[in-house]
Amino acid sequence: MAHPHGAPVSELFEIRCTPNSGRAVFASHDIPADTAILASHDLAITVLLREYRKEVCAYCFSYDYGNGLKLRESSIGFAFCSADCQQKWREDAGEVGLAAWTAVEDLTKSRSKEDAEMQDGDDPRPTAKQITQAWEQVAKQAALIRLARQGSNSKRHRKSMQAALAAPISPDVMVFCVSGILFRYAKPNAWPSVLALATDSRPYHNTRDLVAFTRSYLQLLAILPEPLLKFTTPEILFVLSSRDSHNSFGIRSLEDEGSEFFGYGCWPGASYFNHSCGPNLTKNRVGRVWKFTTAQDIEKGEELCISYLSVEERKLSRGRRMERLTKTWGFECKCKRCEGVI
Ligand SMILES: C[S@@+](CC[C@H](N)C(=O)[O-])C[C@H]1O[C@@H](n2cnc3c(N)ncnc32)[C@H](O)[C@@H]1O
Repeated sequence: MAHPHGAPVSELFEIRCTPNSGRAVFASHDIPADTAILASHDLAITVLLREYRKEVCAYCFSYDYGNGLKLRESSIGFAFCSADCQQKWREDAGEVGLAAWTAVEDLTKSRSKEDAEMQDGDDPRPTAKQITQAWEQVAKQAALIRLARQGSNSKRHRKSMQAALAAPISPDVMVFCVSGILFRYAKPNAWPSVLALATDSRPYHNTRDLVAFTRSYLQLLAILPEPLLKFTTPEILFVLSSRDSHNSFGIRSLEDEGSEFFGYGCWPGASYFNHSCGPNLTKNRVGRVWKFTTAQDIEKGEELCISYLSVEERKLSRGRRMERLTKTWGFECKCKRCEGVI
């Protein structure tokens, strides 16, 4: 197997295919407990949920027990724990990023209540055919908006743009899309590391989720700075959802066993560890970095696994664990514990 683009390279482990659970990470040597095996710095896409934006630093995700952060930038709608984080965030975003976040904030700030309309329902995940149809349905309006952005004064083109902007908005979906579009724009050499990740061909939770994406697409076409428009396409937005779906890490509070869910992000280099209900690695987030450490002595050839479930969830019966993994992650767990090997 060719080494996947963006996958980590280490003396301690290698990445290989498994018969039933895609690619996985295997120890190349005996590794003692408490060995730091990987620090993943490559945050590619991130969403800080709107409700946490005043309390969680947009750069390092630090949180002060619900106290608002003092360094707020109302034009972009984010807050920071220090001038250093603010500066680093600004450097990362660049001029185009700043303009993009300002445009998104201008659109969203008076309309945040609409977020509630877009929450999860019980309807099934759209099929591949339904997904294709949904994107095809907005293609004509997208083309008209693009013409309006190119300076057309045609009433029809302008009206298409106004209609998109008047439609309900989904701020968290929009933030996800902008974060991914900016990554694609600013780091073209790292894009293959996103493409290389395990793919979910049905990444939208339900029809409303899919509609939130197609609407956000049209809205972003209407407001994003010109250099981003060629990356604002159904293809790129679908890649972002299809890769994020099976690879994102929750960004949670570090105290209180992570009870607060601030958002999520995609770190491609950290995305090759499979799940086990009895993991032999621990994972810890330190600011924007995920660190992986052996939780026990490991023998050469053993698979290195993290857990996608919380400590509490791991105490559940096999059936209940399977239910959670199938619902959230879309796979039937083949770990040693579920297969009765340990
Ligand atoms: C973050 S990726 C892990 C790397 C992935 N196997 C790959 O080839 O890129 C998560 C996906 O790996 C597979 N996977 C992870 N743990 C698994 C397990 N215990 N049993 C079966 N499949 C698993 C599932 O397809 C899941 O959606």
